[in-house]
Amino acid sequence: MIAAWGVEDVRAAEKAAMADLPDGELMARAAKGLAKVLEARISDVPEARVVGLVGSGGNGGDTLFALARLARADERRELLAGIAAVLVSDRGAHEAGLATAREAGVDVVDLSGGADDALDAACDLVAEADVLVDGITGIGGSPGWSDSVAGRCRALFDATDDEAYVVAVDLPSGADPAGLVLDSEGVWADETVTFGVAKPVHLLGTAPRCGLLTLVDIGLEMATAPVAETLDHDDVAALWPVPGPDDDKYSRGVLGVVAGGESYTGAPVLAVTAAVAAGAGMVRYLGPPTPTGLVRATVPEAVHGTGRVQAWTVGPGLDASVAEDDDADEGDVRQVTTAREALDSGLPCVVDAGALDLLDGQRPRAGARTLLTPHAGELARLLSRVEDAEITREDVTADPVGHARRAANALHATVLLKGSTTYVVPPEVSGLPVRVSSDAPAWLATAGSGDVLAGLAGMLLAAGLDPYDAGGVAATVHGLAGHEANSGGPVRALDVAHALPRTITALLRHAAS
Ligand SMILES: NC(=O)C1=CN([C@@H]2O[C@H](COP(=O)(O)OP(=O)(O)OC[C@H]3O[C@@H](n4cnc5c(N)ncnc54)[C@H](OP(=O)(O)O)[C@@H]3O)[C@@H](O)[C@H]2O)[C@@H](O)CC1
Ligand SMILES: Nc1ncnc2c1ncn2[C@@H]1O[C@H](COP(=O)(O)OP(=O)(O)O)[C@@H](O)[C@H]1O
Ligand SMILES: [K+]
Repeated sequence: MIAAWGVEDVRAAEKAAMADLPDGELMARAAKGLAKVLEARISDVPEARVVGLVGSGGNGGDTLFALARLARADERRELLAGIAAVLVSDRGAHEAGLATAREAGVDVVDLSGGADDALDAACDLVAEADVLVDGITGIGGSPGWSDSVAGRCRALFDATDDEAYVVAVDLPSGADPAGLVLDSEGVWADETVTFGVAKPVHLLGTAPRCGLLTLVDIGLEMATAPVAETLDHDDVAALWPVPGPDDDKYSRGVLGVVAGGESYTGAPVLAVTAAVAAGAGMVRYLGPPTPTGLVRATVPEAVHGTGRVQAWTVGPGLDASVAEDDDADEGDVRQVTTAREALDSGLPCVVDAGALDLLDGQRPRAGARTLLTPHAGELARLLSRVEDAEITREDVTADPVGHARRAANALHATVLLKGSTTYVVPPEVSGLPVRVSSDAPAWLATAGSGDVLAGLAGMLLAAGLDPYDAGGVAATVHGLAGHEANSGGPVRALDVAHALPRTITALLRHAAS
């Protein structure tokens, strides 16, 4: 599990650690770890040139101390052709760090005061750099560039060679440390070296701009719960419902699927296939004649008609608007009634696609076992209705966690918000961290892949996982199955469903070895 703590909690932990340590020890640990990573990255580059961009705070301090270490180590090894620091802020740089860097022989270009020739010299240095160390802002930074340095920073990054390896110190400068503002100007790093613990910027929607995440231990002890986490393969394997010798198909969990209609006939096939492939004890499909015929033909393991279930997947391919259409097919109208009955059954539910349009109030608080699986457009529509406001898809994509949280709080449900990054957001009252998966291949952005996810998540609910675990596990396994179905190329949704047994087997084998 990679867990991330909020900036205030990190600052409190740093303060507590510093109280027991000599002055400057924590930063020295950070700089030592950073210098080690930099040394490793330049070890294969003959005559490497390293340039640090240095802001006025602690992040610049880390960078200056690390450059000083690198310069001193190079006196023995002579791997470097040059090592320089560019001070970007009018407020100068960390005093002790700057003195140490100068002493160690780091060249310093000071941009404070705004002289053009200094900026030109800095741009020349940056253009030649093999490794660029971004130490402008860390957790003290606000999203984007502040006005006083924006021009310089733009010029410096414009001058950067595309081949240069960009190492962000703690986080890519300009990125929102809280990971909530997604489109701010600033650095996109090849690697981010962070200290103590990960921060939300490393796991939430800002994660892609961090590149490879490397964690340096500086001895922080966290006294609070994380705000975000990403499940690793072992976590998923540990949560996966593995049958025991006393199990039978009913004890493993029966999933009811209310999906599709006369117009949308593929969604039920995909959701039912995924649930069966993921190892449901049994899947019961309810629907009108055409999709029923298709499910019968393609998934012979499924059963049909009403009967006892442990959980529901409701909504893939469901057209809720037929309820208001006098000319609608009778079977389709009945399907909406069936969906409503499933939603009102008091059983755990995955509520997807068309069934989201049927939600008109809070889910039962007792047990609160509902997992909503909207994409950004569906969440915008749902929230607009729930809050009686106009919320657009763009609003949701600009602040995905905030909007998912609002829906989770309002409806007493866990929200799995789909996209290139998938967020599983429980109601605030749970105190649980947001779960994030961002490893899925973009090839998964294809019609029907959400139906597969809905079947998979439903199977996990039926097996007894709560919506939070079912959502987190389903999102990770869905992404892995996307890779498994065709690594590096197009995938069709049905192949993702068919890849589930191999994917799950590999996860369980890996955890057992
Ligand atoms: N505390 C510790 O023990 C340890 C701390 N550690 C390290 O310290 C870092 C935190 O240091 P911090 O608090 O000094 O803040 P930091 O991130 O350097 O930036 C603040 C300065 O940046 C500026 N600035 C702000 N926004 C900006 C923007 N949008 N665009 C441009 N500039 C902007 C603003 O300066 P100004 O503009 O006012 O001159 C402000 O003063 C942390 O991430 C880690 O790397 C590690 O060594 C471990 C031990
Ligand atoms: N760029 C992307 N990278 C990775 N996964 C993505 C991306 N875009 C969408 N997805 C995933 O693809 C699935 C699409 O679901 P959805 O939009 O509901 O499709 P449908 O309703 O057609 O089945 C979701 O699981 C989502 O997380
Ligand atoms: K940085």
